[in-house]
Amino acid sequence: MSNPKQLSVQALQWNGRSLSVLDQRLLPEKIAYDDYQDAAGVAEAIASMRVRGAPAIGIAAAYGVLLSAMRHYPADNWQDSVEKDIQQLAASRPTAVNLFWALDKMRRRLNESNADPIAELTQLAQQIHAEDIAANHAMGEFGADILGDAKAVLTHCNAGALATGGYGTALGVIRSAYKRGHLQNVYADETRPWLQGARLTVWELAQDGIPATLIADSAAAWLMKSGKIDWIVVGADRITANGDAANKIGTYSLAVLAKQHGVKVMVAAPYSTFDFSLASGDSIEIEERNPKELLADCYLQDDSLVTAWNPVFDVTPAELISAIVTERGVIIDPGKNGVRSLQTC
Ligand SMILES: CSC[C@@H](O)[C@@H](O)C(=O)COP(=O)(O)O
Repeated sequence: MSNPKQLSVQALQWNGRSLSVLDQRLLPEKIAYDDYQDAAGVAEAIASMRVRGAPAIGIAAAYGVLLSAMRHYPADNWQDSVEKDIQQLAASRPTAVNLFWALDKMRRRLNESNADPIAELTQLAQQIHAEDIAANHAMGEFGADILGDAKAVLTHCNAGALATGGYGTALGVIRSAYKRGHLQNVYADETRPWLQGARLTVWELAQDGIPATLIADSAAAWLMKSGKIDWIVVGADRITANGDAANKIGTYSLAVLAKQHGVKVMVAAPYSTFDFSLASGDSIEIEERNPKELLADCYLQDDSLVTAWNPVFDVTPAELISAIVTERGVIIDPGKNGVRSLQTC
């Protein structure tokens, strides 16, 4: 086994006065960072998916609020200007609750701060960032315990260092399991239409010296039928009070297929991905992106008879999930046991 090295490319870097965002649209061909000095820029980076992945967009939004405060403080009514920027950040993408969780935390700190708001907001944004990395390492160990001596897994989308503060949720579990020496192969779905698997996940794994095998999304059923994988390991964008989990479009089909083939499904996500205010996944807003992401250019004119429907997330019901792994512990069979045991005020 080669010695895994820490991924040196980071999705987000705070520079003291600006946020550097790795443009994930250009990977794996090009590693390029854009520098943002205001919240509007960060909101655009999230909406355009330069930065993507639920925890990473939460962290980016936290720095966006900080940049807003740095810009407006101490002008008159500076909090109102920051609140407008918070609204703009909140409108960037709807499905991942980590975005709203981070904005709420920053807003609360802003409203409570008195002596030095910039210092306090800097401390909180950096804490959100650092705690996400620590959570991923904890999840990695819990998840690897559950995988045991599994030899091969399938993952979907990119739930890695690129989608988080670092180390990754699903890929954190995979990294930790690989270090233990049992896991030999990681299958990655292409993840159409944006190709997070083909462009990001296999690249990220290879950077770490972990063998990866790319498959077309439509090959997943046959992979399971062939008995080549023991587990599917994915991340999540929002987990509701009954344990339903929204994740990248295609996750639900994998979970249905997994049931048919006796493959287990693990969802790895930090506590910031839980939304206890929603009873079930039926209430999650599913982002629909521009049909341009699917359609050939010749179908883009207004009078085209060909259109496209482009939902980019789906919801996997709790009863199709074998285990939810968080930094606070693991829930086996969330469909039976629920996830309320994790809830704190
Ligand atoms: C740790 S990332 C978990 C999820 O955010 C990830 O699986 C996913 O669906 C990302 O979607 P994306 O549209 O690329 O932001």
